Amino acid sequence: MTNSFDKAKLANALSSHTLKSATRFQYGTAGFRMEASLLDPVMFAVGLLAVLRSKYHKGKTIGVMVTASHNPEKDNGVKLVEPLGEMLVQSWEGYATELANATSSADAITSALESIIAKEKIDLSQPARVVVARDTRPSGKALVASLVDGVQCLGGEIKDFGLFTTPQLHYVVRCINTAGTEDAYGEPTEEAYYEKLAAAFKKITAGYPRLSPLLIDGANGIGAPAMEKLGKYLGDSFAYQLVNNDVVSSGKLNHESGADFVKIKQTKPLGMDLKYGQRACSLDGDADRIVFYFTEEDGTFRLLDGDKIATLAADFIMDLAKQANILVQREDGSKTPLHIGLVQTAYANGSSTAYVKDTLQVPVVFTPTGVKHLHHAAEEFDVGVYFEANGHGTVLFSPAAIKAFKTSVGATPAAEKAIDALRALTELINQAVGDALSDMLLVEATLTYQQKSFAKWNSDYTDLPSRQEKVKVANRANFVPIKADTELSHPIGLQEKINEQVAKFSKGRCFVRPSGTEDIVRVYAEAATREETDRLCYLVCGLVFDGYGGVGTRPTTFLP
Ligand SMILES: CC(=O)N[C@H]1[C@@H](OP(=O)(O)O)O[C@H](CO)[C@@H](O)[C@@H]1O
Ligand SMILES: [Mg+2]
Repeated sequence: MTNSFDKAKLANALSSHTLKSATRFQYGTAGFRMEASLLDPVMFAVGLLAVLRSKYHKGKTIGVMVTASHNPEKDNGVKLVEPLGEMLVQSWEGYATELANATSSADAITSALESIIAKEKIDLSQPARVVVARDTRPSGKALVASLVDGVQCLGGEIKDFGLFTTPQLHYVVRCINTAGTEDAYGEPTEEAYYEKLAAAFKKITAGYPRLSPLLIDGANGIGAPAMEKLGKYLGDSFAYQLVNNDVVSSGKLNHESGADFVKIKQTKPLGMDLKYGQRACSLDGDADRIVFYFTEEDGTFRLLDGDKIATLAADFIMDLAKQANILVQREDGSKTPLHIGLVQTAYANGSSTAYVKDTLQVPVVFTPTGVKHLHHAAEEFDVGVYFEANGHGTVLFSPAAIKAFKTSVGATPAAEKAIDALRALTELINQAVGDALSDMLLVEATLTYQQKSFAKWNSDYTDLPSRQEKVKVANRANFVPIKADTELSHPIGLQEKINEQVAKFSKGRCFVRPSGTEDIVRVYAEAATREETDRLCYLVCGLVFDGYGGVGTRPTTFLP
């Protein structure tokens, strides 16, 4: 066991990355995220932490993704990925914050490192392996270089995969760490990723007529070139037309395009000519989110968001499991039907929750916002379907469920076909993390298998009108969410005022929570009609702004 490191080497390496401003860093919902020009010391600190995390896992490979997802192009960010492709454990988020803020001096960083090494009893004689990738942001390359300095000064090995989607980085991390085991996830290469998805998609859709071409909005980000490559592997099995694929021209990334824009504005992206009868989807800047949409004949925009993707997937998998009569081996020796569950957040549309519970008769679990929370809750089921309303999510299969699919023998040709489809779904769906390309193929495979149109899919249930707004406040830390983000415990008194407003509206629901990724609080509202929804939302925005620290000019939309 070694617990000492070369302090002179650390001090020397830090001297090129010293924090010079008064910025305070915080590892939040999606890692560190801010204006790219501030990130250099953070990247160096993350390099150090990745080495410690790898040594802690006895040399398992840790992933680092450099991206700011749907944020504007000038921003960037970084997040750490655990050996099986999950997000960094919460107990280490504090260490990330401490290290990043200790980059102001050699003494501070040395003592921060020593304290983590002691607390976590890290044996520095263990090897350390780190892999890194980045999205298309122009700032990414230099930030990776700062990370490399951090990794190397503590003697870690680093492999740079260059340009990747976030889910591709999670995929290779899981592949590397499961290689040679019975859970081997695949070859850790970009090509193998495309091959795996394309082969599974072809298996499920073989013999069915192809759907009409899908319009894909690449948000002018990494999803666009990745889609072009995936398209080559899919060949004739999938027809699509890519728009917003200009990753070179600066300033266009996510600009009035991408999944976040489409979800929040409930309109088609810039750069897409969406005609009646066409089907479309939008990826976000790092291709881990997707939403689908179409227009009615009268031009009405219809969004098929994460809630709709979750219900489509859960319904499909339940149907297949029923046809295949899948029974799962339990620890007590019994065999029982597949246990499917759905995980949502407070942002899920109320109609979707009612549909899942009442029509699909599937249990729903609610967690706070942020996929790491949903992911853990989904692991409790044989098949855990989790999606945030914004289109970020996936489906998890338990080892027992995968085993049941592998060993089941169909009693009829129809049952055999359903089993084959279930097996292929476990290959098609990214088990590590929500993945826009994998989710896109999941939706398209389901719709092809069921020969279902977007309109038919949309008619499963009717969304309640909803509105999401942001309020700029002096200190968002004053807002403390409880009950899976549906209520606030602080500031004292605000929740009662929100409740008073909600009670005035038919089917009213409204909650306020601080964002983990932006310096604002979010207000979400639902009610029976569009007018009532907007009124409820803007009344609560006004309440927050006027009584609880609103800053800047009061937006004219806020009520009363
Ligand atoms: C309402 C909303 O969409 N919130 C998003 C957003 O988090 P906030 O904490 O709300 O800023 O970014 C997260 C990371 O991408 C994502 O997981 C989450 O769903
Ligand atoms: Mg994203």
